[in-house]
Amino acid sequence: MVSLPFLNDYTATETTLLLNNHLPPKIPFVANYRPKRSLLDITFMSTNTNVTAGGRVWRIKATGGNGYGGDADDALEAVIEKSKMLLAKQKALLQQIAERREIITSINSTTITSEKEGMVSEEDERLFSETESNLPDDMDNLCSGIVEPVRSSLPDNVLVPTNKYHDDDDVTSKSGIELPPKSYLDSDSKNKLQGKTSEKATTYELPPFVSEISTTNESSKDTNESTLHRVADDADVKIDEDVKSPPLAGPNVMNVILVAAECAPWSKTGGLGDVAGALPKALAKRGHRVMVVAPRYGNYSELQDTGVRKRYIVNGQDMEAHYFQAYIDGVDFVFIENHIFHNLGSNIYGGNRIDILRRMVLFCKAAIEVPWHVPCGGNCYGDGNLVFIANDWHTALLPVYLKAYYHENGLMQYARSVLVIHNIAHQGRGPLDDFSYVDLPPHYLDLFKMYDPLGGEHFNIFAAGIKTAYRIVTVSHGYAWELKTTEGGHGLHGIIQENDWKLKGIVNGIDKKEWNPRLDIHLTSDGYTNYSLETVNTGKPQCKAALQKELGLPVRADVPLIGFIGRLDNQKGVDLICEAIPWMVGQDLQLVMLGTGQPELEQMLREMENRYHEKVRGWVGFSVKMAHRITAGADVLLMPSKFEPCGLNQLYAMCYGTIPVVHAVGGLKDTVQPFDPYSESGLGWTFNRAESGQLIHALGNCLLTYREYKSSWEGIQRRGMMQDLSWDNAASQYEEVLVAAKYQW
Ligand SMILES: Nc1ncnc2c1ncn2[C@@H]1O[C@H](COP(=O)(O)OP(=O)(O)O[C@H]2O[C@H](CO)[C@@H](O)[C@H](O)[C@H]2O)[C@@H](O)[C@H]1O
Repeated sequence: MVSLPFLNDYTATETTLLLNNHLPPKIPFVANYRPKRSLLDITFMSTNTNVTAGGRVWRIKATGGNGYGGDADDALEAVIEKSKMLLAKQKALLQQIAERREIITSINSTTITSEKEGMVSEEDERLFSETESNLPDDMDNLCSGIVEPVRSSLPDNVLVPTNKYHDDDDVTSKSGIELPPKSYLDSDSKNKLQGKTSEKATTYELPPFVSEISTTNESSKDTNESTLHRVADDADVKIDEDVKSPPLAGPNVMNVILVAAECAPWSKTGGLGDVAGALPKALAKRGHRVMVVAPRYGNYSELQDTGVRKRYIVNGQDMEAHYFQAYIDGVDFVFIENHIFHNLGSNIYGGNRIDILRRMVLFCKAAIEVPWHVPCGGNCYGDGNLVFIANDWHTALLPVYLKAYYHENGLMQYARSVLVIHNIAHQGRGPLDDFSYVDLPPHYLDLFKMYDPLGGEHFNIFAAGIKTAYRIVTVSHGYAWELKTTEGGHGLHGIIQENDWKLKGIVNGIDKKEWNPRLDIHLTSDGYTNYSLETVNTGKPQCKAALQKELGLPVRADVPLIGFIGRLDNQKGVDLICEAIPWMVGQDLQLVMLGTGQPELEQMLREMENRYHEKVRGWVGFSVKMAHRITAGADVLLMPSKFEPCGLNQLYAMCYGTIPVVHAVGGLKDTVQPFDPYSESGLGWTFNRAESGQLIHALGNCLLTYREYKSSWEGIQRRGMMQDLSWDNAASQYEEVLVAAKYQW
């Protein structure tokens, strides 16, 4: 029997990989194995053998007589099969790593240089690349099967803060826990960290939720490095072969982590999910290394278990965050699992106020440390050259935690936060007592304390996030202005005015892979068809007929079909549509409304359908397929929103040649230029006050044009479809904000 020291957590298949990769070809097969935490015994069927691996000679002895007999063949077969599967997996992972290596290479070459000039020393640079090459010794990681003797487990000058909440041994060893790059532990921070280990400090000076930072498993680090060298070689060859143009972001490339409570296509209740699924891809296209972090509400099939588990304290309760991951369209998607997220996919903001608050506290705490602990493609992001993008009140705690627990303790010194306001109407309000749930030092209460005539003195998470984030974005220019008004700011206008210097409006884009009539997967069956600008005159009528049929409405090409899609919330102006329905049903038209939300509004939809069944359909529910089909099949899309920060449905509609009729507010005003019959310009109809009379007036003009002025109608359709509404433009504007945040101290 031979003992290969310094191995952690190996399994039979990993051992096989080890043999395939690193031992001479004539190695006898592994027939038995006995994994141990720090020592692996391997028994071979052959006579004694000397094997050279990792520059060392290993003595392998035959043991024989272990009862292999006829079972040995089966065992052998199984091992060979497993090896094949792992090799295939390894190949795929190598490819992924090579891809990401390219991104990292480009980030290094562009950012390290500029950072060196002002902020980052050579030592930092070395450590940065060391941090990069930390890989987990997890089974799923391709590096796990390589044997190298261990080096000393920690660099001397790194202080390891302890934490009262330790992962259990197994988890710790599997997770490949990483230290923050030591370059960021300046002497001041070290003192703070030392302070943190004291009993007293654990109350608040010691970040109570910063997860355990334990020693990195150096053996895995070594093996990781050697693997990365191989991968890097491959990547370098590739780079040499076809010299790539520099990233669009030029010298500004950075690591970006977008954190959101929902992310399409996995989870979505509205526009936030769409943005979280699409903006990161556009940023990645510009050359940034981009990650999305979201809660794991269900068993999403694409995900791999990273094996990383960390523990956080939420209002005194010890909770585990278990990290899953996928790499899609150039973006790392990391999902955080805990039982409190389970099965909430269709009810993301469900439960009582405290339930939601606890979920978001855990989520923010666990998300902020992803760049330390979760290796994506083998490399953790690290916290240098890093900007978090938090979204809405649900993740507005992230900028606060970044400041309170990390920056103020000398950690994550170069990480920045940007907060995006998608909807100020939801703020994470509660009584002041809610402060106890967010686990912050007492003096932080002032950040959250708000007073307004309606709510009186209360606790407000959005307010704290807005004050603390380095930059704020909102999703249109119009809304950026409205937020500062008493009416539009929903009580936060004063704070937004004070922070106006860091606020920027950027109109959302749309995901042209998801929302494109030429490629739309929901238009490939049931009589629907894909179409483009060239085929809109035939394709769109076909979709309209299919929609009428699917809804059980009379199939007529000449009747205007009007659609509404949206959350059934006061924001969306559903009540205005209902008020206008008596007028509408007096016209020759058809109306379909798709939505879910407030029960009384859902009931209203059902009633409208019952009462005007020959013309009206009220589809209560959340159906992405129906949303796509209505967008394609309808002639007109109604959006009478009382306020609308950006609005995505009008953008989707215009791409599909569907004409928007909208209340000119927020992003709707920014994106729908009113039709001018004299100059034959504009993209739809708008009205200035959220009143049913105004809606009727605008819709009346729209229908007149539909019936009487076909060429004007087609002109509006064409102009809408020809716009570039992709995320590319928005992504370059986000980049400006990220850069501004990065250099802000
Ligand atoms: N019943 C249903 N079935 C299927 N799909 C449905 C649906 N109801 C809504 N959707 C979908 O959800 C999304 C809604 O996006 P919006 O931007 O219009 O609104 P929302 O108010 O949720 O978003 C907030 O954030 C976004 C993003 O920033 C801002 O555009 C917006 O103004 C702001 O209010 C669209 O993709 C729509 O198709």
